[in-house]
Amino acid sequence: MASRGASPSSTSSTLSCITVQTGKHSNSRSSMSASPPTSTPPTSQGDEASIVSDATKMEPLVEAKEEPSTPQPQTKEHAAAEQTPEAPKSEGTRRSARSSRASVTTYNVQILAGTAIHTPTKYLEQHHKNVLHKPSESDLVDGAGHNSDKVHKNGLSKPDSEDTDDPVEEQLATETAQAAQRRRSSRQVDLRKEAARNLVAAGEAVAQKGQALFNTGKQTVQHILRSTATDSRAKESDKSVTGTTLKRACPSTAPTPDEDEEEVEPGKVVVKSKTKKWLQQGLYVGQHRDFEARLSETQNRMRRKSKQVHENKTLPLPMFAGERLLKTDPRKEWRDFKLPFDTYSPLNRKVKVDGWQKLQKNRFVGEASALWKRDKQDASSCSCSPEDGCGESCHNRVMSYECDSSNCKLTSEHCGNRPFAELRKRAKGNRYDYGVEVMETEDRGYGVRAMRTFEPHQIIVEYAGEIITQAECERRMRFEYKKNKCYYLMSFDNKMIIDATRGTIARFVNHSCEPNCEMNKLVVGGEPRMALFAGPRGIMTGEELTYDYNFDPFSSKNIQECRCGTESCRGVLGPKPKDWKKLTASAIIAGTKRKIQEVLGSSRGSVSAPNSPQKKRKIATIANSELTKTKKVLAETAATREKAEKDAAEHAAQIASREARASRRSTISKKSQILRRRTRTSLPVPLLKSKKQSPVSVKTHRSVPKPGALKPINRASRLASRVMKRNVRVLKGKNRSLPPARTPRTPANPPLDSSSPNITSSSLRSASGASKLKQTKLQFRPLGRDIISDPLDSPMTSDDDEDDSTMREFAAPPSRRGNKRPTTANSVKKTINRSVRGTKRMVGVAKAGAGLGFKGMGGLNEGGSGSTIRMITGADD
Ligand SMILES: C[S@@+](CC[C@H](N)C(=O)[O-])C[C@H]1O[C@@H](n2cnc3c(N)ncnc32)[C@H](O)[C@@H]1O
Repeated sequence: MASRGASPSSTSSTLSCITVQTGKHSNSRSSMSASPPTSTPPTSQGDEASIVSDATKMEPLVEAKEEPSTPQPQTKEHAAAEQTPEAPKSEGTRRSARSSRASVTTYNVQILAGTAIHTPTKYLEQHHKNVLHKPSESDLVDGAGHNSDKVHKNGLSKPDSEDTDDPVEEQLATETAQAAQRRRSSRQVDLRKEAARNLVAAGEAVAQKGQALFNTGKQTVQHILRSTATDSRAKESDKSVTGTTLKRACPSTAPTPDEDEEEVEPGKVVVKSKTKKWLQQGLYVGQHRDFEARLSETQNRMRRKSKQVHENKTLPLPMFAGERLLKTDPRKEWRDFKLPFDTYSPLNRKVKVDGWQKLQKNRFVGEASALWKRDKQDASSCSCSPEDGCGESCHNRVMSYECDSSNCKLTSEHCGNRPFAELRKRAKGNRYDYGVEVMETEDRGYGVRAMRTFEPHQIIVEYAGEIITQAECERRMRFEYKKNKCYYLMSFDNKMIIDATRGTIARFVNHSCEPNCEMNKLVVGGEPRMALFAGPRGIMTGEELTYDYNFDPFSSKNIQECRCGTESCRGVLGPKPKDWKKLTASAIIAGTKRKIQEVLGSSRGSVSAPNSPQKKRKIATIANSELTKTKKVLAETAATREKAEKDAAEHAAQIASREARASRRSTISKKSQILRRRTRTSLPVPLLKSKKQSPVSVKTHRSVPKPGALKPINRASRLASRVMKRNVRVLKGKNRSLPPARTPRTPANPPLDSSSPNITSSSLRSASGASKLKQTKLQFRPLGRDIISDPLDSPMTSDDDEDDSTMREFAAPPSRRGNKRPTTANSVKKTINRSVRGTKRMVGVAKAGAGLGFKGMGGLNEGGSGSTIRMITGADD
């Protein structure tokens, strides 16, 4: 135990378990020694001193006091209760302390070793303060009032120089401090752990509370939303309801979910929670992944519905969406795979069009509304089954009626004939959903391109604008749009016109001779509407949308060059050039008739005889002006024809010279082949190889006449080329009647027949015989008649001669008709009828009651060519 006593553990300040026998240490010596900075129990210390003995700095006081004191007997218990530690100061004291320690009954080794961790905190704190903590002021000043400058700056008491001469004590003090430090650290760790545990528990509790609060809040908000929606309707009629709403809005009065349902029920207003709207752009927007090209649109839709596949529309990959492009298509409707237009060449997103006033739906202007025959629309209904899905055989579809709840039993999910309803839905989406935008073209002004894909025959955009009468249309063209280059006029129903100058984006869709869209008209809810639909090939993202304008040029002035750039381009917007005359003539007929009708005031269709001199004069004036106009048109037509013929002549000349060259080449090669063959056969090989010898050998052979060999061929070729040259000269100069340049040479339209002496390889072949040359020469005659008919010499009707004379009379200047002007009613009528008849024959169309000068403007419900939807261009002459 003695060695143990010298050990650091003996310096433990934890005295609770230490019992020290102090009876033997009444000697004041012990009290003389400065108390080490430990709480080793003093062996002799008065009660007073013991009160302050817990501080090392009290040692001098103890020392001072103990000097005169007499040892007082102390019981073991008393000493322990007083707990007045006092460390020995000197070796003697130490020794005596050791000896006294011999009487110590128990030591808590753990405590002495500083490893006990369960020492009561209160006790520890009280005693550690003495050792470790920085002393408080009260500590620094001892009871005697002198400053404790012996306190070590790290908080440990520093023994006086006279007191610290004992290294053991010094060491003890240090060790005590270290032990205390260790205990403190371990205790701190414990405290931290405990604090952490507490924090976690507290956090969990808070989280639970928060969750509960959140749930309550959520219910409250939902309830408020519902009740607000319900009440807002009744707000105006019932103010008390508003009060209730406000009350309900208070979170504190949030009802339970059951209450919710009860309250929502009466109003039957259910506010749906908002769903996330995905931006549908990128590859294949609008294209369904599981689209099966073999099935119709409706069947596809049905299939999708039955499958209930949730389709990821964001960037579907070509492996899904492009499948139908790669598969064998039974309908042979192929499309090239294309990357979206702006993947590598981004375009300006928005083209701003000046002066375009948008209209989203048709609007009647002026008299149009009054004149619109609403009861004209016949009702149509279908009896399709859900399996049919209002497909190809749907009666409404066939009749160009859109299905709706009134004429179709199917629901909108099962019915496939509701394109305008689909469009309405789509229009609510974003612009990618809507799927079209204005673009700028290189040489055709603005155009429209797709920003998504469209299935074959899928609706794209409505053609809507102002619905105007023909009279209004004429007025606008004459005055308002006089200087315009583009017109946005479309023939419509009831002989009216949609003027999309103020209208939808569809007005910017350009013409193409090989279009990818179609303009169709449907009756929707009893009213006709027009829209652009995808063609049978469908539309890919980025494609420019086009349709065939089927342009009615209205006047030869307005025939426009087509720049669609397709292989089968007709060269002009509208019908083929040879149909121009038909159109202009029919326009003249219609115009003349209209004017005469106006003068006569008769009902449409018939021209009755004028019965007043005034009317007669008027009709005569009209007839004259119409004559002048007709002449003008004919002159224009002739000019156009001339131009076409000139082009054709140039083209023919090119062909002829090419063929001549080819024939010459073939003749020469044949000749040389024959010569070579002969040389080879007749001459020895070395001679043939010798350059010097070869001319001689040829000469030799030439001099040998062979009947029917070279001479006739030479002559024929020379003659043929002479004939060709002559033909070309004729074609270039005098003769203008040749086929148009772009007439395709198909089996159905052979370029030449036996009576057509144009220069071809066959004619050249026939020219190889001298006997046929004469025939070829004689057969040559102008071709123009066969291709482009002259209005003054029309071959279109069987009674050519009669028509010719009629036309000549009609078209000829008055002087040629003996300056006779029609003066009587009969003669006027005769003249008009004759001219009308003649013109009709000329153009080969007899469209009775064609109307007011617009061919095909009657729309779909009219007879004749009225079933054609046409764009209209230009003003009447
Ligand atoms: C209905 S607008 C079409 C939109 C027009 N490009 C624009 O910029 O407003 C019809 C006019 O466009 C032009 N156009 C349309 N397609 C054309 C084509 N294939 N070739 C030449 N011009 C065309 C013609 O000037 C025509 O009169």
